Amino acid sequence: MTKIKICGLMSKEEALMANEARPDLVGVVFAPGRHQVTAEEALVVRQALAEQIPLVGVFVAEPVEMILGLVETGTIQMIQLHGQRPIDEVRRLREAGVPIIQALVGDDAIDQAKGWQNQLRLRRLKKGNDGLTERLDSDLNLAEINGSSDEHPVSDLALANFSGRLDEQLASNLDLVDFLMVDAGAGSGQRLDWQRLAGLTPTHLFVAGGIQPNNLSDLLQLYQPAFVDVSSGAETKGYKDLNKMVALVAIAHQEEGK
Ligand SMILES: O=C(O)c1ccccc1NCC(=O)[C@H](O)[C@H](O)COP(=O)(O)O
Repeated sequence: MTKIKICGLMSKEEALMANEARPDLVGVVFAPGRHQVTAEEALVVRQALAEQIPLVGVFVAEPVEMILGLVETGTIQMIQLHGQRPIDEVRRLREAGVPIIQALVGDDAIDQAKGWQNQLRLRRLKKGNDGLTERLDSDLNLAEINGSSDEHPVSDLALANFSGRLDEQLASNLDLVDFLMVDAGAGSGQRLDWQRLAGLTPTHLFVAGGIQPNNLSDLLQLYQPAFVDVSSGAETKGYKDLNKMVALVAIAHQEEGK
């Protein structure tokens, strides 16, 4: 079963739809754009939402203090970061004690995610697990690396090759987060090239961008991530649509025809 996050909720009415459709997570966006909500509007969503559905706050460049405030008031139960932040900020967010998703956005997103997963594997081969990466590293299958095994020493050259196009600061930030998201855009309905997901370890991974009720089955036939994330594909004329939400949840949870 793939879990599903429905993102970009903006009102009590949309929260009540989510209560009927039962996604695993719901998101509210604090970054500028057509889904942007204020802290007050997000609290209305939280108060209307079923207690067992965590609310994810989506941020681009908003101040850490604002994010921590939203955690402290119980408005959000998870943090989703778009864009790169200084590592000190990510460390401060970790101290809030809620799970963090880092989104990798654009054509490079899948390459960056693969680069980081390979870096983790190779670091493990070279040094053994360090505490920071253990949570995610434990899910990576070393046998997936061509020709690598614990018995073979790994060179720096191999590390560089396998890491692909991965920014050093971003790699350090990724060591601190709980989940990765690969996304084509930002609530814009653009799609990644799903064929390229093959080879990416699906645990702790969200796939987002352009997912709709009429293409989610195609994605899941190709690749089964731990989570999918949908915003505009759950909407009609810019507002969340209960029928689309229900259909998406059923497909993700493989409940079609039940
Ligand atoms: O949704 C937004 O308006 C948004 C703005 C700024 C940063 C991120 C944003 N959304 C992030 C999400 O998690 C969306 O659900 C994701 O991009 C998928 O959107 P869609 O392609 O519309 O399904």
